[in-house]
Amino acid sequence: MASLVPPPSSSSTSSLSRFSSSSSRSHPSSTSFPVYRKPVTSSAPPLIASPTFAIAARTSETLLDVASLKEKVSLETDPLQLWKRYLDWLYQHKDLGLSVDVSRIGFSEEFVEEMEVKFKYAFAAMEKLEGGAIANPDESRMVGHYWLRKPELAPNVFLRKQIEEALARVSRFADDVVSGKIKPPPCPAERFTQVLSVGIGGSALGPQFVAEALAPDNPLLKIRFIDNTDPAGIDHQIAQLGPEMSSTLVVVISKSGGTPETRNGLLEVQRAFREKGLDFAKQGVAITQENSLLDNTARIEGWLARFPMFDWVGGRTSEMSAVGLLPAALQGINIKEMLAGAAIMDEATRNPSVRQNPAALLALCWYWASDGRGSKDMVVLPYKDSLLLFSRYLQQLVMESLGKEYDLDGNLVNQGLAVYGNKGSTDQHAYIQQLREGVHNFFTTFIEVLRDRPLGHDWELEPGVTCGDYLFGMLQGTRSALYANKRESITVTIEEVTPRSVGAMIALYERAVGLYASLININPYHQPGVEAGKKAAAEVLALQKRVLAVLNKASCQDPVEALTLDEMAERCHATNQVEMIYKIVAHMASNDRIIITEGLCGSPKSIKVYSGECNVENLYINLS
Ligand SMILES: O=P(O)(O)OC[C@H]1O[C@H](O)[C@H](O)[C@@H](O)[C@@H]1O
Repeated sequence: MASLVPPPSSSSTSSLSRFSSSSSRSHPSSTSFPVYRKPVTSSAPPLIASPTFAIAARTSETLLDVASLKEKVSLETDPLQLWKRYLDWLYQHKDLGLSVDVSRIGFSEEFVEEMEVKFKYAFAAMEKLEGGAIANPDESRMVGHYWLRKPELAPNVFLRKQIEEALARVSRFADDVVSGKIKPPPCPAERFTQVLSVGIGGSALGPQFVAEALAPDNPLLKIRFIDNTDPAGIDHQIAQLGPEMSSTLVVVISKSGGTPETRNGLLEVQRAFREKGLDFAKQGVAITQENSLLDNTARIEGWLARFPMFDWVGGRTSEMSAVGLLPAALQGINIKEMLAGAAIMDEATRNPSVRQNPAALLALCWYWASDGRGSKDMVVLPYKDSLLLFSRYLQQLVMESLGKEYDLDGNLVNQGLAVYGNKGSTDQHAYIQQLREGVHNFFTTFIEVLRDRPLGHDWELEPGVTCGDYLFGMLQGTRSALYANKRESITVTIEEVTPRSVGAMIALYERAVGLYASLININPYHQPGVEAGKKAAAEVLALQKRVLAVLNKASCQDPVEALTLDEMAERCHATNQVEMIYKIVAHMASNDRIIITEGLCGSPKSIKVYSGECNVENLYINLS
C-alpha cells in the first residue's frame, strides 16, 4: 500500500513525496512543487459541444468615462430627496428577507442609461454560461457553480446526476458521522467529536466563513482549520486536539489535489497521527477531483471516504459543493437551507432588469464608485460578529476573479477591486477615522442584520435601549457620517444570519462578480497570476537544495570548510542570487539547520557558514 509519507529513515519516494519540497534533513527529495495536471475525469459521456463564447460585453475599448459623468452631478444632500432616492432604488426580496440599498451611491440617470447596453451583454453572457458554454476560455472549462443548487439546470443528465449523487452522499455521510453510525476506530470516544479541515484558498475560506457564521454554540463536532504551511500554526491546531485526536475526522480539501500548503498540512497531520499510534486512513476524508494526486492517495491508502470536486466548479465558488457542504453538515448546519437560499438568489439575479436584480445593482455601484477600473477599494463592514469572515471570503471571490492584467481582447488593463474590512462597530475604533476624514480611496458596503439576538432573549440595558440598539445606531451613524463627507456606501440588509440568508449572500456576490466581470470585459474564472509566486517559490527551494549540497560538500573536507555568501553563490552557479542565498542561510541558521561561524546576520557580507553535517549521499548531487 502506497504511503503519503516515507518512513522517517527511508529515502524512498512515495507518489506524493516525489513532488515534495521536504526540508527535513532526513528526507532528501526533489524540490519542485506539484505541477497541476488536469485529472482524467470518469467515464463521462462527451459533454455538450459548447462553443467558447465571449463572456463579456466586448466593450472594453468603450470603458465608460465615469469620471466625466461624475463631474456633472453632485451627491444629493437634501434628506427628503435622499428618502425618495432610497425608495426609488431599494431592492427587496420578500422570501429571503434581504434588501439592497444603493441610494448612497451617487450614480446619475445618464450613467444608468449608458450602462444598459453593457448589462444587456452581461445578462446574455450569463445565460450562456448557465447553459453550459465554455465560459472560462483560457482553461477551456464550463463554469457551473449555479447548477450545484439547482441540478436540473445542468446542461446534461450526466452532470445533473453527478451533482445529485454527490449531495446525497455528503448528507448521508454527515448524518452517519453525527449520529455515531460511522465511528472512529476503537477509542474512548463513541463517535467523532472534532473535524480538522486541511485546505487553502477556495478550499478553506468558504468553510471558515460558514463555520463562523452558522455553527451552533456547541456543535456535536467542532471544526478547526489548517490553511497554511506555517509549522507553528499547524502544531497549534494539532496540539489543541489533545486527546481528541483519536476522535477527529480529518477532511482534506483540494480541488487540484496537489497544492503544496495542503499537502504539507496533510503530511504534518499524518505524522502526528503516527506518533500517537493512530491509523490515519480510518479518520481521513478527501474532497478533490477524481484521479487527482490526493484522490489517488486516499483511494490507495483506503481512507474513510472520498467526495468529488468538479472540474467546472472554481475553488472560490465551491462553497455549495462538497467543499463547503460537508464541513457545514458535520457541524449540524442545515445545508439544504443554504442551497435553497442560494437557489432563490440565483433566480432573483437572473432578472434582466438592473433595478430588479440585486447583483446587477451591486455591479452597477462598483462600476460607478470605482470608475470601472478599481480606482476605489470596497470596505465591507458587517455589523454582526458572526459575519466577521465575510470580507475575508469576499477578498478571494472578488479579487482573484477581477484582478486581471489583460482583458478578454488581450488589452493590458490591470483590473481589480480591492476588498477589506472586518466588522462594525469594532472597526469604528480602528480605521473609520481615516475613512471619514482621510484619503478618499474607498466606498463601503454595510451588511446590516435586523434581528439582534433570538427573540425572547433581549433586555434593555438602559431605559428603552438594548445592546443591539447600540449596534444599530453605530451602523446608521457611520453610514450618515461617511455620506456627509461624500463617502458613498451600499447597504445590504438581511433579517437574520441563517443558512438560507448566508447561502443567498454567497450567491448574490458570486453573481455580482460574474456580471461585473462582463461589464469590464475580463475573464473572472481563471487566476493566471497566482502561478508566478508558486513558480518563484519552487525556484527558491531548488536553490536551497543546491546551497545545502554545497555546504555539505564543504563540510566533508578535512578540515571542515566554512564558506562566505559569495563562495556559496559561486559554487551554486548562482552569483546573481546572492541575496536569496543570504535569506536561505539566515532562515536555516535560525532553525539550527546550518551554522554561522563568523560574522553577524546584521552584516550579511561578513558571515561564514558551514553545515556541520557531511552526508556522503549528498556529495554526488550534480550542481552544474
Ligand atoms: O483547492 P486547491 O486546488 O488546493 O486550490 C487552492 C487555491 O489555490 C490557488 O492558489 C488558487 O489561486 C485558488 O483559487 C485556489 O482556491
